Amino acid sequence: MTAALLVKDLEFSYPDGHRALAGVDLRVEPGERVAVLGPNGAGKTTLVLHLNGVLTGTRGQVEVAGVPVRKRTLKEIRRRVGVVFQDPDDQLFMPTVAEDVAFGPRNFGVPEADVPARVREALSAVGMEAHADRSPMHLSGGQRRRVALATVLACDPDILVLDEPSSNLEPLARRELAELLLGLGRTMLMVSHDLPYALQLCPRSVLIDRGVVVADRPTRDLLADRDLLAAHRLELPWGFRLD
Ligand SMILES: Nc1ncnc2c1ncn2[C@@H]1O[C@H](COP(=O)(O)OP(=O)(O)OP(=O)(O)O)[C@@H](O)[C@H]1O
Repeated sequence: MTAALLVKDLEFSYPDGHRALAGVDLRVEPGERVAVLGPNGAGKTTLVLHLNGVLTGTRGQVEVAGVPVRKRTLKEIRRRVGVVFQDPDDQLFMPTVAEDVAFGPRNFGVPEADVPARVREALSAVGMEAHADRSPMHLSGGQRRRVALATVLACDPDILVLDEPSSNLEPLARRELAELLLGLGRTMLMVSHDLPYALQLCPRSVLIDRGVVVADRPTRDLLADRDLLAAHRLELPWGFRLD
């Protein structure tokens, strides 16, 4: 079977020479939900930015459903892979919430007559339909995060990549987001520092540190390995028990 996502020996250095990825290998099957864990500065966001071609490796390869990420395939790749960035402000730039959510579907050629329904559905999925006509700049951090997710959901991607989706959300919104994501039934890759959230959402986790994958296991097994977590500066919340 063709992998939903295939990352082969991916290396990347930033222009200042800092090597953020030092040979990452990762294969994600269609329908899998995988958490990407790791300490600050491990390379998680840098990896995410390669999955839809925002960055391109200095070595190695990324394939989405068998299609290599290249300049000429970018439109196809971005239709298939929806990335919700860590900072919602990177994603929101139109005068109103509705226009921001409509931007992606229009860009991917969804017929104009179908765009309003797409916008409504995506905003209602994240509980933001009442804010459609507001300026994204006037929303709270958590609300902006939800709208950023709606901009991606509206494009109906096969693969959803989320960078810290639960940060800044109130507990109820976190739970609603988890239910929404589970209900989508999509292939999902989620970067998170929130280990219980990763456990709830992703049966499999990869642990990245210093630009390489150091563990790739069922999330429960990985979180049960306290030595491994400690060696990579990860810690379950105080009092949290794996049952
Ligand atoms: N634009 C940049 N220029 C130079 N170095 C960068 C740049 N962006 C990130 N880095 C460096 O690359 C490394 C990986 O950063 P990255 O943002 O991918 O880490 P991360 O695992 O997502 O961290 P966090 O959990 O803190 O978000 C870090 O050492 C970081 O300092």
